[in-house]
Amino acid sequence: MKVLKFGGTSVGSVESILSLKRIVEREAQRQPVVVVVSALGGITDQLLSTAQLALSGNETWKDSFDNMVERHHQLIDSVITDNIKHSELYHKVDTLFEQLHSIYFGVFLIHDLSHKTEDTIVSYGERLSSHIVATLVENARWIDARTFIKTERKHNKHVLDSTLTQQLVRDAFSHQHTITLVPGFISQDKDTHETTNLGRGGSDYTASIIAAALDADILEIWTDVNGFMTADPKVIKAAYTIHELSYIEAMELCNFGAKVVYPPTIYPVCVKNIPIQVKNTFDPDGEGTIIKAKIKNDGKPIKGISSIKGTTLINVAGLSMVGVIGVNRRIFTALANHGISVFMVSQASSENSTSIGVREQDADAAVAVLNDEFAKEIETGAMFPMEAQSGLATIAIVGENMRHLPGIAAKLFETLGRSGISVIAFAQGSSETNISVVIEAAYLRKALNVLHDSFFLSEYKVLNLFICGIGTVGGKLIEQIRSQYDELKEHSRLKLNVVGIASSKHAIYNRDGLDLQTYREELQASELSSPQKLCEAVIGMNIFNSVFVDCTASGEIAALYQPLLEHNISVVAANKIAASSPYDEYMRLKQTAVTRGVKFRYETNVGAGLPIIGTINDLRNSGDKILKIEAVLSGTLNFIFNELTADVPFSETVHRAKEEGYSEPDPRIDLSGKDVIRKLVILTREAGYKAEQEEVEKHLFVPDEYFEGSVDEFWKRLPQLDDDFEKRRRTLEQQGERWRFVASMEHGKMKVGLQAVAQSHPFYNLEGSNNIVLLTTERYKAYPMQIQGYGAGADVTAAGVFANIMSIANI
Ligand SMILES: NC(=O)C1=CN([C@@H]2O[C@H](COP(=O)(O)OP(=O)(O)OC[C@H]3O[C@@H](n4cnc5c(N)ncnc54)[C@H](OP(=O)(O)O)[C@@H]3O)[C@@H](O)[C@H]2O)C=CC1
Ligand SMILES: N[C@@H](CC=O)C(=O)O
Repeated sequence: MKVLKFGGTSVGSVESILSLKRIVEREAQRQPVVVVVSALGGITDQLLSTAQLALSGNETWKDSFDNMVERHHQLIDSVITDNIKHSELYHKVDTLFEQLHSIYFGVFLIHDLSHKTEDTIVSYGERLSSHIVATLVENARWIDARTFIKTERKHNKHVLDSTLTQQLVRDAFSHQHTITLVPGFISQDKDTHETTNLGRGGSDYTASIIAAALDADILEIWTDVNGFMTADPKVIKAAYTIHELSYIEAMELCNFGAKVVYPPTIYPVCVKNIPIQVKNTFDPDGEGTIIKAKIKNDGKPIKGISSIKGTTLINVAGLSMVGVIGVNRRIFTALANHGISVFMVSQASSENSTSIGVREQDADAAVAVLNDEFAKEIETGAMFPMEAQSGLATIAIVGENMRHLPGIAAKLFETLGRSGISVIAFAQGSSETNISVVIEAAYLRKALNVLHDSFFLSEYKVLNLFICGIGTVGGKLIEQIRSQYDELKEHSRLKLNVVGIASSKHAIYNRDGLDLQTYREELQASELSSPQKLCEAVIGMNIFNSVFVDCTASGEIAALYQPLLEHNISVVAANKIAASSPYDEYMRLKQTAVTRGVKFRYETNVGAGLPIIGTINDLRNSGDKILKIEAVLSGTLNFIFNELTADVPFSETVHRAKEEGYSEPDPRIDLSGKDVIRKLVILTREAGYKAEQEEVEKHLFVPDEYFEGSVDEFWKRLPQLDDDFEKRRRTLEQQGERWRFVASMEHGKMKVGLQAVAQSHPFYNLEGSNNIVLLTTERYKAYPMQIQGYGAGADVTAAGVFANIMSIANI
């Protein structure tokens, strides 16, 4: 025989209750079934809130009551078509509602709502729903659970009398019937015969008690989800159904917040080795989750992650605790005597403190109980008054494969640490099937996501990107991400989620990912932003695996790197300002990245997409020493000098460099040599020297006065330089030479300047906007290493930024 339990959503609508009917009647053709039902979804809460309204003398309790009557009537009208059954059912239901009305009226009149009355009120939910289902399902008999589910009073709580209940269940079901309908949740005190209940979610427990007592073949829990998920799908988009769980794993997961099954449900069937199948009423053919003793090994170290939000840690501490036997006994006995459950304990081996985790609602009572218990010790100073820390959350990673597998706790700590999440307390039992950590509740979402990712529970690794700047480089980067999105997801199992985009005036955010087709319109329609607002929003989103990508040329944006890195957000910069800022600031950024376990990458700062910074780092990491650098580092300047002809004047070449996307947003940065100076300083630092921009020796070619005033004035005055350039160009041509703006560094000494190079020079044939870098090192001495190629432009620069992002994904 089978026991099937249907939750509130499975009886709460016409669609679901008809699905229930089909499932039960189909099953009953194969074997006898016992069906346990919950109250209609939401009714238990409404029964209780109506009682509170009545208690407070608020007349609207009647509206709420009428609403419940209406909801039950409507359901009956929709699903019971037989006239006789319809009127019989109305009679039963209305009789129950009359009783309920009288109870509410009593509460309203005398302003009193005892636990006993509340338990009676709340029992009506299942009593009503079970009558509806018993009428709807063909040939079903109805039994009142209170005749066999018996409780007794312990520690001020109603607890099941298992022995008595087991016997009574067997008696009640001694005559087998094909379909028996039982209201879940409700029970009866074995001594006083008062109506009691098994706690919220108790219908699962009712079904489990019956299944165990009757030695059922299986217990089926029908609900509105597809089974146990690897994590809460509302928090983790990548969460998916776990098809098989051991009893221990299921117990660990539901004890720790996975609301699929009421925790006490597992034990009665587990000891009888009866499997539990969790299925979705709205997807009856779906696989669901099976919970049983022996399951297949999927090789994954953990099965799932669950969490409890309202956690309070109470620290019981004092020097008198060291080596004293019985302190913990007193803690737990005192709490137990007051019905307070402790769900986590962590004690340092020094024994001078014990941290206990309780639910937030029990915290005040727990502190009072413990202060009272240890009042004498506190008075003498042997112990400290209890310290409670609230606003916390507990996360548990669960899985039987963790047993005897080294490195799981290390990975847990490393993953949280890298995301800037501090572990406040930690517990692992010797069963090694659950490791629990307490963290600040504000970090819960981030922690769950990052753990889900790093323990390979997610199908994809997710990188969350904030892209700042949507001009030549940023715009192209977004295009590249959009076109590579599916490919990376499918073949590299990497999901690049763009969660924020900013221009100079606006910013938009969406933690589920922005639409990369329509982001410009969305930006335009969004509120005004500022660098400060942007920084607060990015940090405030507190999103896991996040990378801030700077495709601006703004100093204000570069100034955000420090706080971002300090909040464990990696930075990828096309913007050169930070890496060429004063040496101490640059070093601080690099060190912050190292200490926070995140990355600061800026490969495109020199040579756009060319692998120059990475190569220098690789050479140095392998023990080589950079002795000399000779380079052409400006795509714009090289382009200008290659474009310059008798027909194309200097000012025109500058316009063309801008149009091609080679120049800086402000082209004066290129023409003044500033861009090359920044690049040379960056290379010199990467080569291991302490370099500052002021130390660079400069030989420039545009008089300083052209850089004064606004950009518009600069464009207007630029043609004044054309004649002089043409004269110098002709002389150069006659000499068979070309201009190159050369940057060099030898043993830390830096120089930039315009040079006329002859045909024999390696820089002579450098085409278009290309860059070239010659690296003379201890190993590459006679023949320097040469890196050459496009040194500017949207496509290659965006690709270089993309490569930096991929290196952070580390796939
Ligand atoms: N072009 C190239 O070949 C290379 C460029 N780089 C670097 O890439 C960076 C971007 O260059 P490029 O794309 O050509 O420049 P663009 O001028 O085309 O784009 C700059 C973008 O930055 C945005 N922006 C400016 N200030 C802010 C701010 N305070 N907050 C948010 N966004 C801001 C602008 O917004 P709005 O749209 O509102 O104006 C614009 O979208 C520069 O630092 C450059 O040095 C590096 C290597 C090569
Ligand atoms: N303006 C720069 C762009 C790359 O850094 C250049 O011209 O090289």
